[in-house]
Amino acid sequence: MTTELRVLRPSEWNEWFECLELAFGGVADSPEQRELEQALTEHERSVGIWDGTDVVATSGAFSFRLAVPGGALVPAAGVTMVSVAATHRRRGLLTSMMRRQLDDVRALGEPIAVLTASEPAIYGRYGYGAATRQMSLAIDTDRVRLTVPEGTDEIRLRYAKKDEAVAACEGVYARLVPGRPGTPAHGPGWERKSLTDPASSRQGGSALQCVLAERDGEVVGYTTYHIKPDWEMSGPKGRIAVSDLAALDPAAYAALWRFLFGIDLTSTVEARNRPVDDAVLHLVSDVRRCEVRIRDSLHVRLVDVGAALEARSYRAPVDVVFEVEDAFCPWNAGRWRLTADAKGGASCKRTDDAADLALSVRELGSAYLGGESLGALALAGRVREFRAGAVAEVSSAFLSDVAPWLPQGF
Ligand SMILES: CC(=O)SCCNC(=O)CCNC(=O)[C@H](O)C(C)(C)COP(=O)(O)OP(=O)(O)OC[C@H]1O[C@@H](n2cnc3c(N)ncnc32)[C@H](O)[C@@H]1OP(=O)(O)O
Repeated sequence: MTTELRVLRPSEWNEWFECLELAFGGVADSPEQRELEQALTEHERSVGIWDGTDVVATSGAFSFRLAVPGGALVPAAGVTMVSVAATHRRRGLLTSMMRRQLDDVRALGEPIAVLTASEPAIYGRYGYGAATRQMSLAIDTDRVRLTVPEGTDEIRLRYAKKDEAVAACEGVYARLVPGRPGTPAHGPGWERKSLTDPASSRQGGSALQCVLAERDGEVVGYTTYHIKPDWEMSGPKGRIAVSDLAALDPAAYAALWRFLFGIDLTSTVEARNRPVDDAVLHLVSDVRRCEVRIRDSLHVRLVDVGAALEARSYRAPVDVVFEVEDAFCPWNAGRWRLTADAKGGASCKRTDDAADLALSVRELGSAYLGGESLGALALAGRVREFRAGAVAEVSSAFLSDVAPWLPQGF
């Protein structure tokens, strides 16, 4: 098989995107979604593999700035649109695209690459580690009650139409980004993504509805959701599928959940992607009736170990030498000394000193955003300790007070 891997030309986008759609089952996106995907595609960062005139593989990257512990926004390649045609699978095409892409990311100087995996078993071999989790909830609102904080009654709620909602939600989102590791700042066009609402993906539900929370005329929160009406002999059993909910303070936050709990003719509020430390868990009367489930979400790859570890801050002083294994990006392999003070300054440089810990770049990726504990990875045998106490020191320094979270897939 002779194939050619090269950068996508803008005129080839349709056939390139069709290869991707086919690999995901062949159900076409709506014209509205397609138009947005095309507008967001960074052609110079997108590659394809051609077999003769046929596109048989795709891969792309977005130029993100991702929040990390401490609040800095770090340049990150948002790896996306990865596919290999079923006719060409398991011949190394994905590996050749990952090789090209990580070399390109390095040349661009982005310290990290991130992705969400269709299946979590795929990307570890390329050095990605699962770094954030997402929680899904299905809350029985006939049985579960909310206890809301003082000030909740002062929040005014109102419906917003799409154009107003885009700007209002974006204003809240932008203010929340630095405080939640794992959240990408929105570049131009991204504010539209969460409010794109093709009829084909509603699965019997309503159009997307948006409710804003206001205090003294200022927008301090929002929620977007679909309603799926349902009727049984015993009465209404509608479900609310929450797409997004965010607020700048506890009262606005509680007011939005209370609103969702109270919508007539519904008895379940479902949310598929919430942070694992979502405050709603502390508002509900009965967490067992919330059907909490957790899965992996954002996977992180340190492309430049030194620059990446210097770009975030640490919760406690640390001085440790890592022996890093990295077979796919060997420029990272070897010993690194990370020193950080609790005020945020960090340095990560090459060293010949003896290692305190050994781990692969994958474990560093998992721990990078402060959600996965290096201590837990050590208990799994994935971090080895050569100096007593080194795991405990580094594990607590890496952790984040706020669980890292990716609010929206890409
Ligand atoms: C960031 C994103 O966009 S995630 C979306 C990924 N895309 C999809 O899931 C769409 C459907 N699937 C596909 O398009 C393809 O099967 C892909 C992209 C997952 C894999 O492409 P391929 O060209 O077959 O992978 P390739 O041949 O390079 O495989 C490399 C290695 O990964 C392994 N691998 C590939 N796919 C999977 C998988 N789904 N689960 C576990 N291992 C896998 C292969 O077995 C191989 O292992 P080895 O190195 O030990 O031999």
